[in-house]
Amino acid sequence: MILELDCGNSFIKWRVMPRAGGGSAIAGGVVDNSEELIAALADRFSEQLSDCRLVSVRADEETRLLSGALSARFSMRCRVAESAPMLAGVRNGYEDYKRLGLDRWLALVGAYSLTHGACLVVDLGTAITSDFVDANGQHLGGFICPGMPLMRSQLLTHTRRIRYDSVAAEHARDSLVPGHSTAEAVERGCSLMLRGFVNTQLELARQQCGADVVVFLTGGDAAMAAEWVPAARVVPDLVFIGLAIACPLTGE
Ligand SMILES: Nc1ncnc2c1ncn2[C@@H]1O[C@H](COP(=O)(O)OP(=O)(O)O)[C@@H](O)[C@H]1O
Ligand SMILES: CC(C)(COP(=O)(O)O)[C@@H](O)C(=O)NCCC(=O)O
Ligand SMILES: [K+]
Repeated sequence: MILELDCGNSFIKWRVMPRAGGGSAIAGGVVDNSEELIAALADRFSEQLSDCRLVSVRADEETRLLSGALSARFSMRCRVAESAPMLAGVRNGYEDYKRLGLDRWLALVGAYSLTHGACLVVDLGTAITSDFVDANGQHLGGFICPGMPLMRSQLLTHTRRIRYDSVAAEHARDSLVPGHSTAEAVERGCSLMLRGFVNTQLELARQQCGADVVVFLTGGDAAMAAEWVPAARVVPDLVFIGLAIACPLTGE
């Protein structure tokens, strides 16, 4: 069995796949840190994992420690995805290709592998990122802005009176009419910022890549954005699709 990991700034997404080259996931989850990950895996998979592949946007040292701990605990090989100027028909558009976040790169490669045509990828996690690729696989660049968790926490950190609990936040998200409480005002305000961003990306994508551009949404807050872009494809495992392309194992 193969362990796949997507280590974002907030969470580690993991899944266990039956073998190289496909099938559906046997198990998966979201954890905060490597200790939780090892605990989640140790119960069910302690003898069965042969390989691991992972992508990380965390510090190199943290990524090294994680892959070392996993290889040691489960006696498996661990491959870590690296930057590349070109992969599977996609050409990295950054001035310095190594600077493009690896999660962005792999999601883009994953999206292009599904369409072989122009795409826009919006990844809504700690940060929200967008990336454009044209029909020839040329990455046209992208944008980075704060995601929902960062928008909320900036308001909380830098004001004295913006305070509300998670239950109020949950209720506030039921609608987008002007808020009548702090929770509604903040949650709906941030949602509208997000909606404005996503709609602008869509317009830009049509200008840059043509009307046929396929829009992909991924990341923890993708479902929110899906409401506003009915034509978009919500693909939660887009980074994993790219990861399998970047780190093929024997038999793939
Ligand atoms: N079940 C969930 N667990 C954790 N976060 C979730 C969940 N559903 C939605 N989210 C949202 O997704 C965000 C994290 O998205 P994610 O793509 O995992 O971020 P990152 O890749 O930066 O770690 C959270 O801050 C939260 O807003
Ligand atoms: C933009 C990001 C912080 C997004 O990370 P995430 O929200 O997925 O945790 C990450 O892709 C990153 O660290 N990128 C490097 C900078 C860049 O892409 O230009
Ligand atoms: K992201």
